[in-house]
Amino acid sequence: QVDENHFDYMDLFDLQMVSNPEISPDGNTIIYERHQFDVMTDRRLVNLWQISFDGKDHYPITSGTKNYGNVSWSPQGDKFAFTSNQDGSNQLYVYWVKSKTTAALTNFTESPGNISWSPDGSQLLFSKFVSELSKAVKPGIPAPPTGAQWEKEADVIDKAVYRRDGGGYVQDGYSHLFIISAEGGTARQLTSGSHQYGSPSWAPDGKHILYTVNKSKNAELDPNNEQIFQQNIITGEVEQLSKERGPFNSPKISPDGKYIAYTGFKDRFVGYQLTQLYLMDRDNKQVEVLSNNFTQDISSITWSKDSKSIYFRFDEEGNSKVGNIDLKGNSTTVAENLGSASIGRPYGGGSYSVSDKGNLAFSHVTTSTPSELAVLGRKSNSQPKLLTSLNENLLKSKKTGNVEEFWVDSSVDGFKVQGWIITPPNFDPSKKYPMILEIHGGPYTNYGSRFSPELQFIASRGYVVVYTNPRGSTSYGEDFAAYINHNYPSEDYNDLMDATEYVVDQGYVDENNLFITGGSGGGVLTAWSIGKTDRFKAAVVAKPVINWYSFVLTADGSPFFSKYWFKDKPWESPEDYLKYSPISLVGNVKTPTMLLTGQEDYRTPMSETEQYYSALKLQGIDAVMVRIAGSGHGIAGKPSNLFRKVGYITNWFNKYKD
Ligand SMILES: CSCC[C@H](NC=O)C(=O)N[C@@H](CC(C)C)C(=O)N[C@@H](Cc1ccccc1)C(=O)O
Repeated sequence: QVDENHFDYMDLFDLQMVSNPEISPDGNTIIYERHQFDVMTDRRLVNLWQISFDGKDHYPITSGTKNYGNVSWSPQGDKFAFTSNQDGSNQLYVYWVKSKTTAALTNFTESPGNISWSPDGSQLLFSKFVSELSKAVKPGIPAPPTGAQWEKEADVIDKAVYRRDGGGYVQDGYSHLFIISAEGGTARQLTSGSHQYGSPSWAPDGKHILYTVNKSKNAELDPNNEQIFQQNIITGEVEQLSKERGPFNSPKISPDGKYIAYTGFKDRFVGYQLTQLYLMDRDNKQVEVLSNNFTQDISSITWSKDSKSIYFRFDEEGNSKVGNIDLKGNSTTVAENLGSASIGRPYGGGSYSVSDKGNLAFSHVTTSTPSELAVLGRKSNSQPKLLTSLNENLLKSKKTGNVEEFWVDSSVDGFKVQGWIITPPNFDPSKKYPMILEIHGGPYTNYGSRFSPELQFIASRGYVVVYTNPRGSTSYGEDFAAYINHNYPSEDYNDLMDATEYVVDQGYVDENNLFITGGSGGGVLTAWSIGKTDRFKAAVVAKPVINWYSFVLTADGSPFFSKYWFKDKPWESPEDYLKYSPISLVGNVKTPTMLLTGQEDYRTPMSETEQYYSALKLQGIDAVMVRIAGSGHGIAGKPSNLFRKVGYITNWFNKYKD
């Protein structure tokens, strides 16, 4: 069915993608992660490669079927730390540049992460899970006779968040901070108590560290209240630096030691607020919002070596970028088209790293190329240069669908809605094609000008694929995203229909063969749409929320969703929960509908899918439920499950296509 020259499933195993480049302090060398997928084990493999800034010297640091990541250069650039499972479980390693040798620093039972070098390069600060004895009640039943085969002990749960999507059932314990010498030895635990510590970083004096922790009495029921703390690692003295209600994150001290930059917002307890950049004067503890004139969310902050500006990551109109802001709040865009090593849908992502002199390395995508390594010199007129072309041969031999951007005026108000159309390989505009509207989740995130194997596989099957950023999406400023706070779904539905109308008007879409799908928040909007219109011939509702009342009581983020996405608890305002639930519209549905969800999805649990499936069946609607084995919320995590997702969706639509 798919032309052999078109990009298809098995080509995924030939793709190689760049991620998390880390540039050395002198700017001469970049270590980057190279991601690919192993056809035999159905999983992602990650190795480390080294390349010079001029692209001339390029060689592997590691190879094989183990995973490597979290690269962090020492400030002197003579060594770098990384984590790997090369010897079994995930441990912390150091690679010495001069001798080209590696040593494992740790032999823990739990994985270390969040690595940060001391300013003199002698110690590493990191986080690690520390288990705690369960306080849950035990029943005290008799011991089984020797040799008897009794059932195993019951699981007893006493936490509000007792399972996490992708992580399984939560163990008793907390993430704590440790230091260890770069030459190995015993690690020293710096933090204690029943709190989750994160975002560790060093002060230039080497005596203080910064971190975030939510020290609310019952942090589980009070999510989003991370505050910035400073700790003297010699005396143990701790000081809380941020004072207002958080969340505040990623504190970084300027190299001259005068300021602390961090991200966050003063919480208004709604689904979306703009994440801003804060600047604290370390002497008088005065705080200002540095990004007051900046309209997008700020993340991944890095001080420039001269302490005069801060680099950051942001998304703008579906494009992930690097910005730079000076201490007066003047910002510029430094690099564009950052992208991740995802094989799923075109969500944002990507990372950058900046050297002491201001040379930049970043992971770069376009709508037609997976993530490659790009660099940018420090001079203001420098142009980005691609250092890798890992997929050139593959993409020369396999045709992908062309991706075109469009904008449409909202039929509701003054908003403009951005979207993209993928036309199948060998597209002929004089013909008529079936069309699939593919809707993103989040809902506070964005699709964009990014290569998406998942959507390309669908286009290779002869469909025009349309994806958009309806209101609620990020990267268009706070008003656009916050429109759906306590109001989701609502006019985002109209935005989706406006985009559909726009594409139909282009003339190459068969109006009798329109299909609709989306996952998670996109599943919400798909189920919502078929409750409002019969214009789609068939639908696939993937991993949806169908009933907000049951969702907020079964999802892994129960305290968060019930507090931030609704004004009251479900039993306080059941009518509010029902009003925004697709189940409230199921009585209108006539569209044949497939449901498709991971068996171990703890974000949008299978019970949501089951409710909708039964409601459709009870009405005699053609419905089918696909339960993906070995999958949580991220179905595209394993290549075979991504293929299944695309295969089930397109086969369902093929069944109803004229
Ligand atoms: C602070 S938690 C916010 C919810 C989270 N947002 C991330 O984008 C999320 O999981 N959203 C779900 C819907 C919600 C449970 C009703 C969602 O739509 N997920 C999307 C986006 C996503 C992409 C990658 C990883 C996580 C989420 C999806 O699965 O496509």
